[in-house]
Parts: sequence; structure tokens; C-alpha cells
Amino acid sequence: MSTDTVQVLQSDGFNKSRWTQLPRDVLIGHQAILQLPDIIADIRPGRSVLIISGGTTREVAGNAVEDILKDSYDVKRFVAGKLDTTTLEACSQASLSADFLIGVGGGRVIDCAKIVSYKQGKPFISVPTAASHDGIISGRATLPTEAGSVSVGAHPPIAVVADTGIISQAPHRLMASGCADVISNYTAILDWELAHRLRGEQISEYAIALSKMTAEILVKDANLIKPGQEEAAWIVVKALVSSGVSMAIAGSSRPASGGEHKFGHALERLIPGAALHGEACGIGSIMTMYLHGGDWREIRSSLARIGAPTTPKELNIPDEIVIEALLKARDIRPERYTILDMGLTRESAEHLVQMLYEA
Ligand SMILES: NC(=O)C1=CN([C@@H]2O[C@H](COP(=O)(O)OP(=O)(O)OC[C@H]3O[C@@H](n4cnc5c(N)ncnc54)[C@H](OP(=O)(O)O)[C@@H]3O)[C@@H](O)[C@H]2O)C=CC1
Ligand SMILES: O=C(CO)COP(=O)(O)O
Ligand SMILES: [Zn+2]
Repeated sequence: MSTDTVQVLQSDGFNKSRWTQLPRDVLIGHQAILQLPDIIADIRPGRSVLIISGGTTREVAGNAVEDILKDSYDVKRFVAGKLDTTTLEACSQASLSADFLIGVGGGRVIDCAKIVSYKQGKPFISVPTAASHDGIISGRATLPTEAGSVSVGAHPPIAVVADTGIISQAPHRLMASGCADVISNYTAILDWELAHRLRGEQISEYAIALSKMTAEILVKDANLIKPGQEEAAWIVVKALVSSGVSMAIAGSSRPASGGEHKFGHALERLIPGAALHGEACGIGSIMTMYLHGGDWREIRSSLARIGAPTTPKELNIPDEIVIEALLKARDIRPERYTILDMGLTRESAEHLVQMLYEA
């Protein structure tokens, strides 16, 4: 670019820029995995693929994906257990000869594919087997570290293929968790607006509008979200995609992750595996909505209608651990200012937990 051109571009002092990365193809629907060859033909990522799945999801869909692709592609497979540095290293080794990766599974498997493909500069395709959270299309991944899980920037999948038949047959708990992840957008937005008013943090009105609308549509359709129904999978996956797009527009997870997520991450550190991601964030959202002075009962009844837990007791988590997680939330990603960073006392945290059990 010539010096003159640069001067023209800078002439009025405007210097904002944002790179929004989105998947190129998003296919949602009945028997969608049968269209994987068409999607891959559209992207043309190469001939050699590593299919990553988990112990269960390999049986649920990983083997089927392999069957669909094996005649046209050089297919290798990797079964990801716990998402830790050993698994990530083994998966990296397995993918050295692959041109592209496909993650067939829940959030752990998709994050594994996302992290490894990003590090190797290769594209990956997301094939969610459950509608359990809005990371299925996002460019962020949750990376396990010694100190607990951290959210890191990676890249979004080049394509998402969400088969509503497969997803509808996953345990309903997973889908309810995905709904709770979307419902928690209500409080994530309030926290972002709070940080804007109090700390001058930049917000995106487009991202906020999309994130809020996504939660509203999901709550409106809550009566259709029933176990085993393909229409329910359709509704929830569309919401997860839409929520993921709001994060892509924002260039961060801000429109879908506020204090309720900081609480969820803290809970996961204190009692790993006791709650699914969205379950923890949903319970967090009831409590942070109360702190914001909003309609926390509406959040609670929406979660209950969908079949997501609303109390620690339903997850066999002691109340004391939830209180600790509320107090520790401020240590998670401290630069992300939320209602839980405003000096919550132990007494208030105890009250918040008691409130969850109120009739
Ligand atoms: N990148 C992001 O932006 C985000 C990432 N996350 C991360 O995602 C993970 C949570 O994802 P989540 O999906 O809740 O949990 P998991 O990926 O751990 O899946 C939970 C369980 O459900 C099983 N499963 C998945 N699909 C099916 C199915 N169709 N039928 C039967 N069983 C099934 C999995 O089997 P298997 O053993 O085969 O895996 C696993 O045992 C966490 O690691 C979290 O940190 C969460 C939110 C956002
Ligand atoms: O879970 C997310 C949005 O629902 C992503 O949020 P985090 O950035 O907190 O991991
Ligand atoms: Zn989430």
C-alpha cells in the first residue's frame, strides 16, 4: 500500500477495526451428517482427516461419520478422554498428518478439536452430538491449566454440522444445560452494561441485541423443549448458533458470559464435574439477576420449565461450596467486571443461596 493511500485511510482519525470470524457453512437439521461430504467438498480442506470423538460419542456418531467419509478420504480417528495436556499432546501427534480435523461430540471433544486445529493452523469441522452449550460454533476454547480451566482465543470451526436426530437422542440433561447457557445471556448482558456504565468498557449494541433476542426466543419456546424431540433439538441448536454469533460480533464472550459464568467456572474448580457448564451458569444467573434487581424468579421458572436444575441440592452440591464459588468468582478473569465484583460479602452470598430454595 502506498504512503498516500495510508494517509487517505487515516485522514479523519477513525482507527477502529474488528475482525469477525464466523464458520463458513452451518448446517442444522434432520440427518445432517449425511451431507458432510457435500460440506467438505464445498470447503475443500484436503484428503486426510482426523475424527476426534469421546468414548460414548464415538459410538453415538463418530463411527457413522467415519463410515460416511472412509471411501473418499484418508480417515484416522482419535478418542479424547479427559481434556488435559496429555490428551491435547496425543491428539496433536495424531493429527500431524491430517489436513483437517472433525470434532464429533460434546463440548470437551469440540474444544479438543478447536485447540489442536488452531495450534496446527488447520481447519476443523464441529459435529456436536449434544446441544449442551454455545461453544459449538464459537472461536473460543476452554483450556485446562494447573490452576483450573481458562477461556482462550482459538478459531471458530470452518463448518458446523448439527444433526438434530442425533442431538435429540442425547440425554435431556445435556440439552437442558445448553438452554441454561443461553438463558444466562440475560445476566451476561446486564453485567456488560454495568461494566460499560461503571468502567467505560466498550459494548456492542448489535451483539447485545442478538444475545438478548436469542434468550427471549428460547424462553418463549420453552414449552416445545421436550426430551427426545427433534424439533426441540432444532430450536436449541439455532439458539446456540445465534448466541455464538453474538460472541463473534462482540469479538469476545462478553454477550454470553458474565458473573454467572465466572461463578460457573469457580464452581467447576471447587467441585469438578458436579455440574454441567450450562447448569452451573443457569443457577449463577438466578443469583446475579437477583443482585441486578431483575426478575430472578422468571429466570428460575424458565430453567425449571426446561428441566435444568435451579438449586445446588438437585446436583448434590453442598450449599457451602456454592457460597465459596460466589466469593471466588471475582478471582476468575478479574478484568471482566460484573455484579459479583462489587464487594459481595459472605452474608450476602449465603442469602443468595438460601433464596434459590424460596417458594
Ligand atoms: N468453547 C467454549 O466456548 C465453551 C466450552 N465449554 C466446555 O465444554 C465442556 C462442556 O461440554 P458438555 O457438552 O457440557 O460436556 P462434555 O463434552 O463433557 O459431555 C458430557 C458427556 O455427555 C456425553 N455425550 C455427548 N453427546 C452425547 C450423546 N449424543 N449421547 C450420549 N452421551 C453424549 C459425553 O460423552 P463422551 O465421553 O463421548 O465425551 C460426555 O460423557 C467443558 O469442557 C466446558 O469447559 C463450555 C462452554 C463454552
Ligand atoms: O461459555 C461461554 C458462553 O456461553 C463462553 O464463556 P467463557 O468465555 O466464560 O468461557
Ligand atoms: Zn457458557
